[in-house]
Amino acid sequence: MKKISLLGATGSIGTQTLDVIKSHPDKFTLEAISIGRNIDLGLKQINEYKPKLVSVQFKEDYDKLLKEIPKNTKLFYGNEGLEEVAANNDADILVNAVLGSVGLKPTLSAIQAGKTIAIANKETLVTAGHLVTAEANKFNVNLLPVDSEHSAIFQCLQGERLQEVDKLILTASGGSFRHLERSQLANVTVQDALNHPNWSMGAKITIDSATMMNKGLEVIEAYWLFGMPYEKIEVLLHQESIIHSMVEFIDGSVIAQLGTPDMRVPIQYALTYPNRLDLVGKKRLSLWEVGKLHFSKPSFDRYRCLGFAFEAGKSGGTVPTVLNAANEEAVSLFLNGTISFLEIEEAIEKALNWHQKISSPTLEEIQHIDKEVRTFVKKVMVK
Ligand SMILES: NC(=O)C1=CN([C@@H]2O[C@H](COP(=O)(O)OP(=O)(O)OC[C@H]3O[C@@H](n4cnc5c(N)ncnc54)[C@H](OP(=O)(O)O)[C@@H]3O)[C@@H](O)[C@H]2O)C=CC1
Ligand SMILES: CC(=O)[C@@H](O)[C@H](O)COP(=O)(O)O
Ligand SMILES: [Mn+2]
Repeated sequence: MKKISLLGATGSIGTQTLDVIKSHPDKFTLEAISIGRNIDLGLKQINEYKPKLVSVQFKEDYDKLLKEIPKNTKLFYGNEGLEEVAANNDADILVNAVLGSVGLKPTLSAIQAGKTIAIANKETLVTAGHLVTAEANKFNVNLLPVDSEHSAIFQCLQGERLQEVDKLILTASGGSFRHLERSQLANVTVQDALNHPNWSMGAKITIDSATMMNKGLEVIEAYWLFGMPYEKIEVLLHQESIIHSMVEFIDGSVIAQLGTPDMRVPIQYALTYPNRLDLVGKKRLSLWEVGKLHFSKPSFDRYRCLGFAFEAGKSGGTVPTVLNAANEEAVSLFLNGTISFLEIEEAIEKALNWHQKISSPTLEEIQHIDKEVRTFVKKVMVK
């Protein structure tokens, strides 16, 4: 029986992780969960899965839930609560499906507690990949990818040697505005931006897909997960999201991982690795039904955020921290109607130009810069 703790249980990845756990009650048990502000769904999850430990984001929800949850459930809140869920319980594996760089500290604590990490929370790797990978090496802990592209690459690499890899090819759908020219992006709405062509996901990552910052973050995520130089990481537009990513080897052979777009596949693979299990209710891939697959090269002029991310990754140090924090803040301002779609990249560009890089930042420096950049973005973007 594998014991699981889950950060971000009420989100898109969180709820799909619970589906996987529920479909294999003989294989998985849920030790601990964190909930953000969706207390109604969180309470249902507590009653159904009966985790021993729960954390909520806010004190007022903690006070409310104290009266409603089973007596033997330990309840916490805030950032300390995230750490309790990540590290201070009997789980063997942490699924980190929380949103944003708030996932960094709990990830480090879970690694120090010797937990295997199934990582969906890409912002954590982008903001401080050097700290996370160094700690994982030190504590001999596995970092298992959940992000579909990285799970695909991880699957393609099984039994292979990293020195024989020529390049990693990350596929990208192009997001909700892929049919539009750059000149048509000025007045697009939040509602249109949230309409991803292939995947149903949380709001932030759906906007990131539309700006292609998602792929940019994934390039940096791939750099840290697979130790591949940026020159050997490519992005390929592939509108069907059937090929989840590919690896090209030095002999020219290319291995790809395919499947219908369903995040339960990479989630379950991380939970069962190195084995596989049936996936209950899985829609099988039928290539004759799909008929054609399309590919093209992304333009860095059309998708400026992708260029920012490659540059930030290559620059290293605190630059990816700035990229991530500015993006998190700008997307949040776009989602609440404060700035326009194109102002997301404007905010990121301003923050990158303003920042003075630190080469090997500590955790405290990263946390400080993350906060400072968010304040900067609000100051320069909110009129
Ligand atoms: N969705 C997807 O298919 C994929 C997602 N990912 C990555 O997985 C991560 C999660 O994405 P997704 O599930 O889409 O996001 P969602 O917005 O759907 O879910 C985020 C989860 O984190 C919680 N949360 C958000 N902010 C905080 C906070 N400050 N403190 C505590 N809890 C918080 C939310 O709580 P609540 O809702 O209760 O407020 C929710 O449980 C992201 O890093 C994303 O990039 C990667 C690949 C695919
Ligand atoms: C499901 C998943 O892993 C997302 O990151 C997805 O890849 C988003 O799609 P695009 O960023 O390719 O639009
Ligand atoms: Mn992805």
